[in-house]
Amino acid sequence: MVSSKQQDPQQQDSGQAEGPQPARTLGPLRMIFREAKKYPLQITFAMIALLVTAAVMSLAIPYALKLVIDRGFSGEGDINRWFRYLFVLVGVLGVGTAVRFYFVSWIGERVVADIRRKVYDNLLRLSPSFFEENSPKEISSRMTSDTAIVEQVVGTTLSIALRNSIMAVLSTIFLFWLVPQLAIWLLAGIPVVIVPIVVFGRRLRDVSRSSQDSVADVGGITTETLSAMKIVQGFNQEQREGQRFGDVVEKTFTIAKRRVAIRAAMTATLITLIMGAITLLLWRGALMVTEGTISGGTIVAFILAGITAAGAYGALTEVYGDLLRGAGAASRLNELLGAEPEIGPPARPQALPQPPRGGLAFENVTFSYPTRLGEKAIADFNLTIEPGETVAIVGPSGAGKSTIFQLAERFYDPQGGTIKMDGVPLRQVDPADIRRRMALVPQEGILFASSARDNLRYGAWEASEDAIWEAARNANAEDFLRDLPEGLDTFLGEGGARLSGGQRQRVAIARALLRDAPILLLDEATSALDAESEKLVQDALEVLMQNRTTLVIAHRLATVRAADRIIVMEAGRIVEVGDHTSLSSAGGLYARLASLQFDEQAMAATSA
Ligand SMILES: Nc1ncnc2c1ncn2[C@@H]1O[C@H](COP(=O)(O)OP(=O)(O)OP(=O)(O)O)[C@@H](O)[C@H]1O
Repeated sequence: MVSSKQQDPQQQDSGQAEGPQPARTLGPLRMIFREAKKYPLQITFAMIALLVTAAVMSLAIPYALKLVIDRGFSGEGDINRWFRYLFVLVGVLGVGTAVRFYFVSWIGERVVADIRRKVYDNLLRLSPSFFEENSPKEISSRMTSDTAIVEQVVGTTLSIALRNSIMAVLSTIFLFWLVPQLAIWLLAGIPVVIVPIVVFGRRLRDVSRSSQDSVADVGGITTETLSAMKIVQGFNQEQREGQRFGDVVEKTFTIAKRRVAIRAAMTATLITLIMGAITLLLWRGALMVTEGTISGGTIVAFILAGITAAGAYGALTEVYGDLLRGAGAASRLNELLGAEPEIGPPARPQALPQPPRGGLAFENVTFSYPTRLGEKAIADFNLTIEPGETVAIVGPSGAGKSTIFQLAERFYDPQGGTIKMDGVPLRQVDPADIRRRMALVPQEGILFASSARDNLRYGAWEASEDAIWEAARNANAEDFLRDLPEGLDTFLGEGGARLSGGQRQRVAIARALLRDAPILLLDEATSALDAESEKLVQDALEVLMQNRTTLVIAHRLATVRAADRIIVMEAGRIVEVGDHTSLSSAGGLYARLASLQFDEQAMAATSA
């Protein structure tokens, strides 16, 4: 029979204007076979069900009808008997279709689940530079919409393709077996029907696409105007906005009219051609029946099988485009699967000395971000941080402070110079080993949408309950954590939204305490906290910095005062080194920055 895709004009009409570009070949679909191969049992069931239902549709039912008419009507035997057979076939078709649907969809969903997991696992390995070139939004769209297209290919399109290929072959053989003279006519007629379907179909798709675009414009204008209603009314622009909206609505109508006209012409052509062809066949068949060349049952079976064959060929022309679209989606997923991290462990990684001392050294480091190779983010950077030392980095925005952190964690390798941890060049060490010896406290204590407990032990999953509370106590987080409705099991909301800014920072500090790493990378928050909260955070930080090498991007007077050394950066270089007192009196960049930034803090502190 005609595939469901063709029967449903809406689907053909509105569908698939968006999504990835179709591929040029079906090659990328190999990925799907690679994944599906792992489930031979389900494939076997699906294939058996596919074969059985195709054979019932294209051979058994038309043949049974022939028998009903030829034998049943001629009085040979009992007509009920033939109908009983027909009912059995209908039953087999029903069950077979359900089994086929279940297993084919099962394979589709399973393959997509596997691909999603594989892609995600690979994403987790990739270096930050990958996410600069490929936006997270784009990647998550690949994870959802591209995988949905692949699912559609496995769960529907491939099944339609296979089913219709089998039906086309079986019906064609059957037709030739029934009445060869008529079969030749029929086969010759199929292209006459298919060509207009393809031609009209293409035009319809183009018009549908612009129709969807103009509907999107209607939505766009509505949101824009409604959200700026006060401006529209305040500037007396109601009439103009009404006019602008009216223009877009009318454009939508004009395009819709074109679409409807094409669809009407297509329907007229197809009905005339298909019904005409059937009538023609019936006519010739009827003549043959009256001549006694064939039986009445044969002509009925022939028409039925003919419709099945034509539908199958029609469906096959349709699915090719869908398969190419699926191949486009698969190739985009393949890119994500095949992406290799730029930074990885060397062939023979060197072990870091045990026990860790916490020394960190930058020797003549020069670095440009991969997306901006022409610009040096760090230049001739020399800094040796002794174990246990606290070094504060200060500098104007864009000076390269965060970049130093990124290099220390080996998210990037510098183009020139060497960075060493306890005397071992980072390039020779597995990045995982480097990061195991570091704890990062980011500017905005970044938390996950999970429980307080999981946020605290992120990076130290085996921490005991006592250890978690001790860290919380030392980070001045104990009181508010104890007050949470379900204690440590309380869900903190998206990004920890159910805590205040200062509380989030203290959770992040407790998390770093639990991580208990010898080197601490601390990016002080710039956002102002109230004086009390500020003091709690500052005290927590002091505990955290004890007995650790600390590199801190400093924004607070208390921090720079407490630091053993302050380095002042500008345009990727160190321009001054010293302590707060010496640098303040030197009258350089630090003195300027300090008077701007720290005076305000001092004023805030005294007025609080
Ligand atoms: N991922 C990146 N890709 C390309 N360039 C970057 C990237 N991150 C930072 N840069 C550039 O490198 C330079 C140093 O940036 P960095 O973030 O280290 O400065 P910063 O001193 O930490 O600034 P801020 O105080 O504003 O955070 C800037 O010119 C910045 O535009």
